[in-house]
Amino acid sequence: MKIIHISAECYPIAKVGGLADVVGALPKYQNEIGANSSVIMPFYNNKFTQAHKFTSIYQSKVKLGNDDIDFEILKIKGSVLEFDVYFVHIEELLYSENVYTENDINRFLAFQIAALDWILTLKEKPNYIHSHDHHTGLIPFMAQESYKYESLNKIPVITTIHNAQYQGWMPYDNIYKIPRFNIEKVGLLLWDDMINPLAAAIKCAWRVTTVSPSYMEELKYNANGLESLLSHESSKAIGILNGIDSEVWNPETDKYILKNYRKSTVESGKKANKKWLCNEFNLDESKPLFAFIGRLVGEKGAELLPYALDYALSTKDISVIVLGSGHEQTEKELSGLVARHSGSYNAFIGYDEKLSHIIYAGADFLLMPSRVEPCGLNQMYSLRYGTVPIVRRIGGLKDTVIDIGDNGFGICHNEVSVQDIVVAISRAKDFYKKQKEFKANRKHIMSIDHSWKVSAKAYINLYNLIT
Ligand SMILES: Nc1ncnc2c1ncn2[C@@H]1O[C@H](COP(=O)(O)OP(=O)(O)O[C@H]2O[C@H](CO)[C@@H](O)[C@H](O)[C@H]2O)[C@@H](O)[C@H]1O
Repeated sequence: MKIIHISAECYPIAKVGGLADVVGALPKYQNEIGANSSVIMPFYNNKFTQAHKFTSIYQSKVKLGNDDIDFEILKIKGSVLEFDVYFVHIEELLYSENVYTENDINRFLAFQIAALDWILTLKEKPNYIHSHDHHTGLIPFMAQESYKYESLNKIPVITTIHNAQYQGWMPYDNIYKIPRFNIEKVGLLLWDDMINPLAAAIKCAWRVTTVSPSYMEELKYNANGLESLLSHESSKAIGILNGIDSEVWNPETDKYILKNYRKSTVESGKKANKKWLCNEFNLDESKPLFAFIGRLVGEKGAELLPYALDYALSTKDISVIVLGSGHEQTEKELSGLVARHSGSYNAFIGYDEKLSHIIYAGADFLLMPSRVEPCGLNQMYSLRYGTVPIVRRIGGLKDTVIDIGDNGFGICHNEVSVQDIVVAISRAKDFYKKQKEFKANRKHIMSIDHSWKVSAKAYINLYNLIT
């Protein structure tokens, strides 16, 4: 079974968020169970591409409206990853330091057209094409409707929604850039008078998946304008919970953390990582350490953190570390708290993969007060590292964390509010005081299996059922 994933991000090549983690792991685990799964993504100018060598395997021109733009398909020299990655190299559009820029309409249009142009030339065509999020949302439409891709229109295209908040809206006048199709089908591209790639993907893909079962249900009521579409297409839609790459996220072998540990050595392992964090960020290691890692945006409930943390820190019995970047105002407010709570609070505003691993390893609790959470990977990483997740009951968080009050192992709250976050922190402090129970829980959560094994199989079963 040959599968090609098409995505804007893929770990460890280019990562902005959880999309990269999934596209960097799912193909690997699909291959472990006998598939031939690969990824095609843009060639960015970043640390990974600078550190590796590439060979050009195909050259042509991509037609974007009236322009013919040179592109190449590159492959990494040598076997660096456990699955094949093909890169679309378009120097003038895609080769930027950032994954996302101001010019994303043209960038991702050209990327998608070049990817399909190349797939068209393959002797051995894929059995399935799997597109991810709105950046590749026009793939299902083009593969099915554009005249030049007619020979691909029997290949099932599956699309996965990692986040329906962002839909890739484009003004209608971009329509001429999409390879020619029967204009009577134009409605498939539109939603509220705009070209809407995510809506087009939901309409045209053979199957639609979301990254957790609860999120699939929630989208019918809250999908940034696409609620009725998702309800209408629900017969071809299914939620499959993400897994985690248990090789990358393994406290026993993790190269980023200060001291490796397993279940039997969790206490000393976490202590060493906490000590380093507390020294580095001027925090008190004798207090329970709460952490937040993520994009500082409304979906993550991030704008409430400065207020909730300010309040929670006033009792002077916790330490807190925040790692994230996003909305400027929230960044400022989170940085501003450092002076008020010096010695018990710190924030690293920015993106730092290594630091994120050390925080999962060193923290006692991880906060996720998300407003929307399609799956959430952080809570699964924190479980693996023996860190208790504190989550709002929503989306994938609801599917993966059970409250200690319900014979579970985490702390859950219902609302995205300062009050709920503060109460949850207070419950966590009480739990931390019961050290015997708390330590037993640490060991328990480390053994919860969220590896990709089950989910990779679920995707293969889904492909097999497409007729
Ligand atoms: N400043 C920072 N420094 C270092 N690392 C950072 C960081 N900010 C975030 N990260 C890392 O980025 C990833 C975030 O993944 P999530 O799944 O929580 O969120 P995201 O909203 O990006 O993904 C979307 O897609 C994924 C995948 O389907 C869904 O799980 C999720 O619900 C959906 O919103 C984690 O690996 C986290 O450690």
